[in-house]
Amino acid sequence: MKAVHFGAGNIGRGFIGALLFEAGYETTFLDVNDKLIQAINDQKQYHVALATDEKEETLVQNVSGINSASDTDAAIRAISEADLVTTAVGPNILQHIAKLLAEGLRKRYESNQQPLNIIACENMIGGSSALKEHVFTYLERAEQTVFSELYGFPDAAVDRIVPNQTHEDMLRVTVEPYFEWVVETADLKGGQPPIPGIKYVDELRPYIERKLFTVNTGHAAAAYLGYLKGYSTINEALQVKSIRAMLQGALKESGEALIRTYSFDRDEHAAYIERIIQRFENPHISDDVTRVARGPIRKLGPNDRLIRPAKLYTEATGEPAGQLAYIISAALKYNYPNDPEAMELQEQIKQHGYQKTLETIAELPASHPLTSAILNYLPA
Ligand SMILES: NC(=O)c1ccc[n+]([C@@H]2O[C@H](COP(=O)([O-])OP(=O)(O)OC[C@H]3O[C@@H](n4cnc5c(N)ncnc54)[C@H](O)[C@@H]3O)[C@@H](O)[C@H]2O)c1
Ligand SMILES: O=P(O)(O)OC[C@@H](O)[C@@H](O)[C@H](O)[C@H](O)CO
Repeated sequence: MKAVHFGAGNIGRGFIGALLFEAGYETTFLDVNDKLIQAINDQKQYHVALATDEKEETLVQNVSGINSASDTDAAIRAISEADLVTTAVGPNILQHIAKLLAEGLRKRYESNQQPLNIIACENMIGGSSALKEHVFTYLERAEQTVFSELYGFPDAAVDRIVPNQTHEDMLRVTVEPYFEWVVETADLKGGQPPIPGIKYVDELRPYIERKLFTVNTGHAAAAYLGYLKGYSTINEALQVKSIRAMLQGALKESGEALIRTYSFDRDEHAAYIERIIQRFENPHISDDVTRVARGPIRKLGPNDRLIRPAKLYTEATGEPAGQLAYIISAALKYNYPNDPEAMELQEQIKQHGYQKTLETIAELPASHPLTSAILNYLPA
């Protein structure tokens, strides 16, 4: 079985690549980082180590790489021959891989009419559906009709903390032992890809929202509050009592929103939150606050980890989500100079002020009770 995976970064190598290998796939990584692709083709294997006392290792084999920016023909051919396509490139990059993917599907259709699934493994709601929309903009109407029948874009949720890597061997990845990969069955074509690590579900929404609004909401809280106070890692930030209390308060609010929306069991959700905080505190992982805080404009989007749970809470309880509002105010102050989105955010705030910026990027109108709760924490 052949898999093509876009994005040979942290989650690509450390999670998806490892699970594909264990399931028996031969994986071709497509990436625009030439050094990474060269290293994959030189070594033809890499190690994934667990962040535990025992540091258990898996040797991931049967891998190769293609520079999808410079060798598009080879990338298109690989897609045309694949049994499965996955991505972990970042939500904002999906639009940039769409043309190549469309050309790969077109070439594939010329030579065989076998079904194929394309699974976007990104931290976003409806990632594969969004990728499908981008891909379809490059197809003729007749192609869209045929490809809709043949090619599935099942939405997915992925959870495993993979920090930035600092090993001498650029392919080696250290990952937390926990992982969850959930795929919605509705748009699968030609049966379920035989990957033991995947949990197939009829409806993804509760899973992705529970993950995004607990793991990623909590992570964002630690990152933005930690950055403001000058801490470098998530672990350091969590040792500060006030940050920890804010994070717990924020997860109480997002938890209330989730429990009311999806009827989750209260005790089970409280235990889920505790397990996640323990994952953040894994002593074998050093996770930079700037990795977790990256892309603040995306993270302040209307359906992302801060605004959506805060809105859900406010609507469900009639009270503004005060703790989440404080974390949103911290995210609006994020000014890490090496993060282009942070710089863009600060520029927007400088030009238009906090309220207008919130209206533009978070789609929060001035009249929403959450808006005044957030603005209360910011300079006028
Ligand atoms: N790291 C984690 O803990 C984690 C966990 C769950 C989900 N995710 C999600 O996985 C995705 C990737 O995150 P990551 O941490 O692995 O990031 P990363 O930066 O380590 O990896 C992204 C990779 O995509 C490549 N890339 C960029 N543009 C490309 C293009 N046009 N074509 C092909 N490849 C391209 C980059 O060169 C890089 O190697 C994100 O959506 C993230 O939210 C990450
Ligand atoms: O990848 P992002 O930028 O959406 O979010 C940063 C982290 O919160 C994220 O990568 C987590 O480590 C991951 O989602 C854990 O499953």
